[in-house]
Amino acid sequence: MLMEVGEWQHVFKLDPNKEISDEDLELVCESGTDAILVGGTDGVTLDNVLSLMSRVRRYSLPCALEVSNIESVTPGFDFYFIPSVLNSRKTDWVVDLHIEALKEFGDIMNWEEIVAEGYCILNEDCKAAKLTEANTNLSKEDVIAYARLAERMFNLPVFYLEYSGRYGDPEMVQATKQTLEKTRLFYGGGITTAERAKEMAAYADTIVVGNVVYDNLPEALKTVTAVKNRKDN
Ligand SMILES: CC(C)=CCC/C(C)=C/CC/C(C)=C/CC/C(C)=C/CC/C(C)=C/CC/C(C)=C/CC/C(C)=C/COP(=O)(O)OP(=O)(O)O
Ligand SMILES: O=P(O)(O)OC[C@@H](O)CO
Ligand SMILES: [Mg+2]
Repeated sequence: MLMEVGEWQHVFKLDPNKEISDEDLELVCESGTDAILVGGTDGVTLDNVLSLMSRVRRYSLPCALEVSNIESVTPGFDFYFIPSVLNSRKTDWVVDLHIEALKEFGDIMNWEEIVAEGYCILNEDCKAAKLTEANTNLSKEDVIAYARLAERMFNLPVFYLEYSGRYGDPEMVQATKQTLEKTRLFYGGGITTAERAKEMAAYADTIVVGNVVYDNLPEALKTVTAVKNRKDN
C-alpha cells in the first residue's frame, strides 16, 4: 500500500461533470482535507477531467483520478484509483474493462501510482449500482465475505463500501473494519454533516465526501474538522 494514501483520513470526491466555482474550489482545496479524488459515474470526459485536474493543481494537496472510463484517463495525476465492483453481476465491471485497459496502457503504467479498489456497492438507487448491475441485497455476512475476498484472496489495498447518495449503516462499516487487517477501508455515501463524518470516521480508515460539496459547501467543510479533531487522532 502506498504510504501516502494509507494516511488519508478524509477525501473530497469532485465530479468532473458538475460545476464548481473557483471560490468554492479554493475552499475545498484549502479545507485541510487529505486529497481530492476526481471521479463520477456518468458524463466523465477527457475535457472535463483535464479542466478539473488543472484547476485543482493550483493547490498543494494530492490529486487522484478514480478511473470510470478509459477515454478520460490522462497523465498528470498523483494517483490512479482503479475500481472493480466486486458485487457487480457483470464481469465488465469486475475485470473485463480492466483487461482492455491493460492491453492499451499496461506497458507504460507506473505501478507506484496505481491503487486498486474493491468496491462493494450497497445503495441500489445510485448510478454506479445501476450501471454495474450490482447485487446490493447483501447481509452483514455477505459484506464481510466480500471484504475477505478483497483482502485475503485478491490482496487489494483498498476495500470501498459505497452507499453513494445515501448514509450507510455504521454497524456494517464497523463489522467490515473489524474484518480487515491490512486492506484500507474507504467509506463513502451521504456524509452531509460533521456528526456523520465523525461517526463513520470512527470505523472507516478513510471517509469520502462527495455530493454535499455541491449541495451545501459550509457543511461539507465542517466534515474535515470533524474528522481531523477527533480525540483518537
Ligand atoms: C496515460 C496514462 C497516464 C495512463 C495511466 C494508466 C492508467 C491509470 C490506466 C488505466 C488502467 C485500468 C485498469 C483502467 C480500468 C478501466 C475501467 C473503465 C474500469 C471500470 C471502472 C468501473 C468499475 C466503473 C464503474 C462506475 C464506478 C464504480 C465509478 C467509480 C466512481 C463512483 C462510484 C462515483 C459515484 O457515482 P454515483 O454517485 O453513482 O453517481 P454521481 O456521478 O452522480 O455521483
Ligand atoms: O456523494 P456522496 O453521497 O457523499 O458519496 C461519496 C462517494 O462515495 C461517491 O462515490
Ligand atoms: Mg457523486
